[in-house]
Amino acid sequence: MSKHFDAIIIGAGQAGPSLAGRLTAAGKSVALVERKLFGGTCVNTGCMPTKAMVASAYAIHTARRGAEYGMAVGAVSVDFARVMARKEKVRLDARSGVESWLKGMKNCTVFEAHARFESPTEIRIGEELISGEQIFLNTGARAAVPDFSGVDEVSYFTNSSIMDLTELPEHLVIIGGSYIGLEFAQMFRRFGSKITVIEKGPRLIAREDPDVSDTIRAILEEEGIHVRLNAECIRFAKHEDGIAAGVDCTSGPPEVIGSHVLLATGRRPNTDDLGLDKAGVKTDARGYIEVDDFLRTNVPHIFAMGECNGHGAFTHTAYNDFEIVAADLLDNDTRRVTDRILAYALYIDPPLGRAGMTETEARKSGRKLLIGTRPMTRVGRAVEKGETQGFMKVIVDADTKEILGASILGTGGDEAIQSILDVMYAKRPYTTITRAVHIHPTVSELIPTVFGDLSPAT
Ligand SMILES: Cc1cc2nc3c(=O)[nH]c(=O)nc-3n(C[C@H](O)[C@H](O)[C@H](O)COP(=O)(O)OP(=O)(O)OC[C@H]3O[C@@H](n4cnc5c(N)ncnc54)[C@H](O)[C@@H]3O)c2cc1C
Ligand SMILES: NC(=O)c1ccc[n+]([C@@H]2O[C@H](COP(=O)([O-])OP(=O)(O)OC[C@H]3O[C@@H](n4cnc5c(N)ncnc54)[C@H](O)[C@@H]3O)[C@@H](O)[C@H]2O)c1
Repeated sequence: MSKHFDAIIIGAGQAGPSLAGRLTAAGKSVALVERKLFGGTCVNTGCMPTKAMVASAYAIHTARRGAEYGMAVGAVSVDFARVMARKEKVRLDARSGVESWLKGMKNCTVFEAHARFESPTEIRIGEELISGEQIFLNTGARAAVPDFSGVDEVSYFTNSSIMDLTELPEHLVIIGGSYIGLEFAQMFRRFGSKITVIEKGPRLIAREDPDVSDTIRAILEEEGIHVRLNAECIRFAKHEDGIAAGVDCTSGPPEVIGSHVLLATGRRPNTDDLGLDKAGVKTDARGYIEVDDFLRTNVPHIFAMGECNGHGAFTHTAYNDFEIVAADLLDNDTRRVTDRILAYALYIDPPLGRAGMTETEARKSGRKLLIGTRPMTRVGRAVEKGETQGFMKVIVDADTKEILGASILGTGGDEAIQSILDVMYAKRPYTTITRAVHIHPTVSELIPTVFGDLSPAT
């Protein structure tokens, strides 16, 4: 006989643990199943360790620029082992925090094994079978490994395995010029590696507007990062000096010889080994679980939260999925996925903060637009800090005064963007911001100015 629970949660990522907390507090019996590391991607191989490493890279970079600020530090050397040890402490503390929280949670039974559907209500965990009234999937995603020719003949890193690196790569070749590729590129360059980013598209981080992409490329190239675009037919072979990556680009040498390779070419959902067919849960062509606005799958008692549902690949979107499910099931409060405004940051230095539409998307929408831009060289706070790379751009609907989107590529851009986002959530016109008095000296104080200086899009 299977042990029965009110709820089964599969995956201890960004949504599952918080939902376990709410369900148990509401008096429900909960089984939570995690097959690997408590805290999932963000805590163990994603946001937290990478942002800890980005912080080390920033400190090293600033120390190298020390003389500009009046610091006499001499030559800066990098202790890579300490960089990795610092990162390790950050992720281990966070992982053990989630683990002890769950294991100490009243009414929550934690299983540490792979979970797989046996039927729409039953989950197999090794030898054991458990059943649940409701089942919540929070199984996340993993690095996609494209079937590049020769990829199995060389050793390569993904965002997970690179966390265990013990020696600084002499020349790290990064395949993929988007979030993961660019964050690792800049941090390892600052640690002292030679870096080549190989991207198959015609520009870096192609979801962004061309002016954002081009400025990011210039920032990275200024630090000595080599960028190869339009790379078709990427292939790998062993080489006496490491690994040869065949590039077949339209220009530049046809091969890049590196000591190590990092694959950063996107993610695939952890749904192929869940036995979803036995539960009758539908996925799309890419394996993402199909859900409605309330995160219910086509099987009414089964829900999917976080990256496995394809409606966001960020920690805040996974956590918001938990909030939506908890509000709808426990608080009699209607929250929907479509209430969410797209927002994220890219943690290169300076960071890119993003909210809503890009200019390209806004133009495609056919609306009449007003656009405001301001270089960070004209932001006092950036000048004072000596960090003037980048620019701000805001996009407004000329007829309704609604803010459609914003990009802040510049120092503090990841924080400053949030004030724009809040006005977008409040559904207030951009004039709410032009009438606000912001604190001096901050990056945010120029946001009213940039909205006060809009021009019609040509
Ligand atoms: C290098 C990197 C940097 C990132 N940086 C950021 C950032 O700065 N900001 C940001 O917002 N996002 C960032 N992200 C994205 C963010 O980490 C993810 O979007 C987020 O962690 C997804 O959370 P989740 O809850 O959907 O899944 P996950 O956190 O991946 O959790 C899923 C869990 O389910 C478990 N699991 C899977 N299948 C089973 C099964 N069958 N049985 C039992 N357990 C199972 C897994 O072991 C895992 O623990 C980054 C990602 C990467 C890779
Ligand atoms: N700061 C953040 O919030 C942050 C940081 C890192 C990762 N993430 C999340 O992780 C997810 C995955 O990031 P990612 O950068 O791996 O994926 P991505 O999907 O954003 O980008 C993959 C890149 O690889 C390129 N690519 C794909 N196939 C290729 C091939 N065969 N050869 C060469 N280039 C190829 C694509 O053109 C694209 O530029 C993101 O969607 C993001 O949500 C977020």
